[in-house]
Amino acid sequence: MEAKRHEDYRQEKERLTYIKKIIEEEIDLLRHKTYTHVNEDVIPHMVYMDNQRMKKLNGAFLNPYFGRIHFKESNQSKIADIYIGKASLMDHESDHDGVMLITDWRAPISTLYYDRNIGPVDYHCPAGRIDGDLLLKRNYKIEDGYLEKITDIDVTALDEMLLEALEDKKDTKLKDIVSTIQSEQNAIIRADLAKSLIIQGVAGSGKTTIALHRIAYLIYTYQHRYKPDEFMIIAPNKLFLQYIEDMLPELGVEDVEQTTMEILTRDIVSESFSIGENDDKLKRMIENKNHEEIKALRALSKIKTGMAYKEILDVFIYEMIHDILPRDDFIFEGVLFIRADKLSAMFYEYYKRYSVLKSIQMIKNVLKTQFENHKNDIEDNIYQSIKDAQINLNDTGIDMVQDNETMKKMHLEQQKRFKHMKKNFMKQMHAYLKEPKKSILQYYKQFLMNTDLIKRLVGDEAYLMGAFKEMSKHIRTKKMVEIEDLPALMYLQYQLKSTEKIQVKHIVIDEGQDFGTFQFYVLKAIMKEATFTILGDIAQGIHYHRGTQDWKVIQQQVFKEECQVKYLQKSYRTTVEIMDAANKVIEKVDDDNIITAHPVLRHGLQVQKIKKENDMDIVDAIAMELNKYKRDYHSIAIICKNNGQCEKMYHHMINKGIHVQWLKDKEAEYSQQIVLLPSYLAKGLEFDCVIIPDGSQDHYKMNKLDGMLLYVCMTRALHALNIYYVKESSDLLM
Ligand SMILES: Nc1ncnc2c1ncn2[C@@H]1O[C@H](COP(=O)(O)OP(=O)(O)OP(=O)(O)O)[C@@H](O)[C@H]1O
Repeated sequence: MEAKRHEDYRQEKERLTYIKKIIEEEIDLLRHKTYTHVNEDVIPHMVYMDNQRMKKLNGAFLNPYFGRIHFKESNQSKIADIYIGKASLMDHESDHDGVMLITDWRAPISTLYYDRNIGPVDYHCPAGRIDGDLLLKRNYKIEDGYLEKITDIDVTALDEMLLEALEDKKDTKLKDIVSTIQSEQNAIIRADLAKSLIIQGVAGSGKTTIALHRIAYLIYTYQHRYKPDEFMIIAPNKLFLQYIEDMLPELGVEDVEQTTMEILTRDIVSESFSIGENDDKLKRMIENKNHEEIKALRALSKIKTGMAYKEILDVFIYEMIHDILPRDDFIFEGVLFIRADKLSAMFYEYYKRYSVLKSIQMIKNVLKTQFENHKNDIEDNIYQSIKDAQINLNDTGIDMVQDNETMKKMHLEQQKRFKHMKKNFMKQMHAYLKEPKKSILQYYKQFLMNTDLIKRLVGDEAYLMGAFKEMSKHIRTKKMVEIEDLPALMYLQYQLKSTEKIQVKHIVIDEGQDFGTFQFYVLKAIMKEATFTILGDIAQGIHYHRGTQDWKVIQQQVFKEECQVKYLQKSYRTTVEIMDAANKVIEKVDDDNIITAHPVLRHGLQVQKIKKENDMDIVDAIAMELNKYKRDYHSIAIICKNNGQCEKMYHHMINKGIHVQWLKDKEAEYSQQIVLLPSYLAKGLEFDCVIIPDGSQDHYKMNKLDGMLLYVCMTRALHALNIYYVKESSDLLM
């Protein structure tokens, strides 16, 4: 309700004034802080921390808290009065020193605000389970430092607040949702770090938002154990990173590694190579009418991202080790250091968890230690061999050692060999046990050219054999791989060389349905210590040729069941009208793993399906519409199925004098109110209003890929969706 009408308005207003005063004082203190009397080395860090705090306080001054709870712990008489905000605040006024004025939304007790109703409750904190009664749950709307609304929450009020938040979106970028996190989202954000999680969430269920809030929560909760840079977010592309970039600092998170699969592979395999365009295959599949070629592309991608590929790479690595391992024993100056069979056992048994390079280095270290221990034996043998040689030289058979001249010669020879003993040992050892010296790209090329292995993988499919050959040519001539090759490159790096520099504790992967089994496997192998939160939606799996179509496969083959799959079925983005229309489309895609969305009860305009005589009429109609929509909406997207359609549309728009930004690839930065983009680039993004200019039967056919693409386009809209078609609309829209 309007704040002024609430019975506690006066106290609440006074409280807000007091809090703002405390914040102002802290800002003032920081502004005038001097760094005398502190060690010079720590000054940069202190300045950095103080600047961070200052940023937080400036934000908090305008909107210091959003919630309040009263909690009475069992067996305690005192009622805890807790205000919850984005940043915590302590009272340093003399008589309240140390009292918490605002509690961070990530603190254990704050879960009561998100997750529990008035009455008996419990929550968990480091000290264990705490029982008690929740006596009050209140929400505030504070804007620019003024108290506008106070709402005492029961279940209905919660829905109202959520609806208000959803209707009130005013930005093209994703925003934090700390004041309206829903119970099922809260459970994921606060899930135990020690276990990996897969979240199957429908379009608009808040996966990306949750991913970022989870990172913020983990950093806060484990701040004494892990540094922020031990957490990592893997996003699908740079456009997406740009889309989320404002939210992490807003949530008080800095220094978290935000990366894409391409960047990460380059970090791990630090060699120079180029990677084909991320969407290249998908584009060809969308645009190409040649079914045979599409079949081949799909099959190739499937192979390279599946576990069979890993297994065949294992054979390649095994054969390589077999070639590296010497057949002979290692003997130096007559001393046996290691027998060939023992060496191979060491390699395959003791050191099997290490890379080939690391194993060789460890075995060499063992040999070096042995060298030190056997020095006397080696010297004796050297002496004896010189002596024997001298005797052999003298065919009289008489011991010539007593001869002075001979003695001198022998002594010199002995000194020389003693002096170079270590050097010679090392030389012989390195020649005996050779390290993998080629680049990872060269090994990969070698693998691709191994027709025996590739044949084992693809059988008698000549077109696939040809495709593998073609790939090895690309690597040879252009040093170029495809996005589907990245797991293999990482795996070779991991198995042959080393990946030790990556020390991550938790990885959050968004749009996880675009990752194949092998990709997850290799990430898990490399980031041994890390657990995962994987968020995705099978219904949006437009890259299913290389992605995941069933989470159970990932659960079983990668995580060996040590990972739970959780489901989010409520969609917060779109109106009921839009979601119902989108659900009808996705229901036509024949896939048992697809889960349809339940829209949160927010109604809006009906979806417009508009027939026109020809493309030019469509452009005219859109031009008219845009004039109106520009006033009503902050972000408008015209989403065509492919780039070819976008190009046509773009030229028509320009001719009509309409200013529109055409997003062609994932490196693009989008900054304008009206954007034009192809369907596959729209995934993950959202817009107030979406216009689909090519909803005709000619463009979207009744097949899985087209169904998913259309579903993705439709579910990008928050408030309005218009679909145009010529002659007949797509059967998917019937
Ligand atoms: N609890 C919430 N309170 C307010 N807004 C929310 C809440 N949860 C989600 N939203 C809003 O719903 C929209 C969709 O969220 P988000 O983009 O994170 O969903 P998603 O599951 O990643 O979607 P998609 O898979 O379709 O890309 C965003 O505008 C987000 O702010």
